Amino acid sequence: MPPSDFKRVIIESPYVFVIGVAGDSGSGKTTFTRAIREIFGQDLVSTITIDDYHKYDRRERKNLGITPLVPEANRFDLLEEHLAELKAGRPIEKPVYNHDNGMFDPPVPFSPTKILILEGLHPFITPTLRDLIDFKLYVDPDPAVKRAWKIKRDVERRGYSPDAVEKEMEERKPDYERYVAPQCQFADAVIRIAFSKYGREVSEKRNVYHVTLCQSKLDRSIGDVDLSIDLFPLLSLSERNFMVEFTTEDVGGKAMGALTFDGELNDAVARRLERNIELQTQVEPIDLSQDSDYLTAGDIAQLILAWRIINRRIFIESAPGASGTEEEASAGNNRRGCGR
Ligand SMILES: Nc1ncnc2c1ncn2[C@@H]1O[C@H](COP(=O)(O)OP(=O)(O)OP(=O)(O)O)[C@@H](O)[C@H]1O
Ligand SMILES: O=C(CO)[C@H](O)[C@H](O)COP(=O)(O)O
Repeated sequence: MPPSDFKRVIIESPYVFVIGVAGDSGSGKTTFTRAIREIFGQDLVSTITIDDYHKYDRRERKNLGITPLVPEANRFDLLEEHLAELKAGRPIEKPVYNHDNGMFDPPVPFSPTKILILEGLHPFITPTLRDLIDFKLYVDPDPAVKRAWKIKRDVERRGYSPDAVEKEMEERKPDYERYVAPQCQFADAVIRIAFSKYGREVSEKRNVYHVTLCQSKLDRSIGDVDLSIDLFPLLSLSERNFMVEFTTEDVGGKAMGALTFDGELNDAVARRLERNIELQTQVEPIDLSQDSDYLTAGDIAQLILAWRIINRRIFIESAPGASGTEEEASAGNNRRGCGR
């Protein structure tokens, strides 16, 4: 399949490709799948948040003394059923959890798109869900970063006091560690985010973070499709501080290849990277740097991740029936937890 046919192939194929994104509330799940949504556009991509599958409303949870992170507080059987229907191309009546009032709205009709993002606290919690998901991403910010993001968002946008946010985070921590973090052992890619090595101020003022993209082994050969990125010209043209590092990281007892970025690349370099994706996928031009003259380490990680996800989608098309990797097949359930 020549790369130029790629978008047409996705449109014409009946295959519903599911991307699962796991992580705590406010961990950056929506942010880190932005490139995928931008690259393929709203017609091809839709998102389901697993929050809609809570079993109890906010008051009921309070009365029961449980957090939404406890598996029993969620309807995973219904989620499995719905995901199987969507993957088969059939519409569902999706429940709706309303974060404004902590109650359920009436269910809404939801039709599958060719790329479906399933994001939330527990996308990889059951073997059935894991089987239905084609690409698994775990977003894992450093606790200090998570705390800063969550306080900023919940205070500015949701009207909570900083103390109330801190208290809730403390209360959720044991359940996060017990039920959410261990899912990172199943991920194809884990994104770790820390404050920039160029100073916390750079993170807070310019959204520049130290971002590590840990990835499992690439799928087997996908023939004539070349989705490689040449980092050398990107780095040699950089004007601000920018670093890239290749290492391996221990993720739940498994060694994963790790690509770390920190700092910023100027817009001209960013354009080349984005243009490269456009040329190879023939999809709408994307502009991740938006109004800024610089592309941050996080933006680059999003693009590389998008590349990797596209690679998996192409692999499935070129080897029908092979939605998992050899590595996944051999992954046991006994790896230790890895999210922080
Ligand atoms: N890469 C990033 N750079 C800067 N800020 C970020 C980044 N990712 C997330 N944030 C901050 O954290 C907040 C939450 O991010 P996001 O909405 O992506 O998380 P989420 O995991 O989807 O949250 P939820 O599940 O609660 O909706 C954002 O509003 C933003 O302020
Ligand atoms: O973890 C969460 C999101 O992933 C939320 O805490 C959960 O969905 C409950 O929402 P709310 O606090 O609005 O009742």
